[in-house]
Amino acid sequence: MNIALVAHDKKKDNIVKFSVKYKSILKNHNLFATGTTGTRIHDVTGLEITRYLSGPLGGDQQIGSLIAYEKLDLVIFLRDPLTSQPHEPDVQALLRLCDVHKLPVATNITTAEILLLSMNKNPDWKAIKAEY
Ligand SMILES: O=C(CO)COP(=O)(O)O
Repeated sequence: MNIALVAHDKKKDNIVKFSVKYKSILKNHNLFATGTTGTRIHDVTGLEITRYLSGPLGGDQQIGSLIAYEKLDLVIFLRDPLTSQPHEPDVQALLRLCDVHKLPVATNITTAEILLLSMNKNPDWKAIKAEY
C-alpha cells in the first residue's frame, strides 16, 4: 500500500511511537509524509519515507495532490484538534479530498491502528471502495 503519514506538532510523538510499534508492517509499504513528520519518523525508525514540504509550507497540498491522483491507499493524519493551525484551509482541503476519493483516513491514533492492522491483514479492502 501507499501510506501517507502526517501529524501536527503536538501529535508528532504519537506518530513516532505508532511508527516504532508498527515498523514491521510499515516497512513493507511505500511511505509518504510531510516534511517534519517524515524526518521525525525516519530519524527514529530508519524507515524509508518520501518526504514532501512541511505542512504549513505546502506539504499538505502536496499530499493532497497524491490523493487527487489516487496514488494513496491510506492516510494517517494525526490532527491536533485543540490548537488552531495557520494552514487550516490546507488541512481541510486534504481531508475533503479523502472523502472525494473515498480514501481511508485516520485522524486519531485509535483509528490509525484499526485501519493499518485491518487493511494490512485484508488486501480485499479495495473491493469496498469499488462497490459504491
Ligand atoms: O502541518 C502539518 C499537517 O497539517 C504537518 O507538517 P509537518 O510534518 O511538516 O510538521
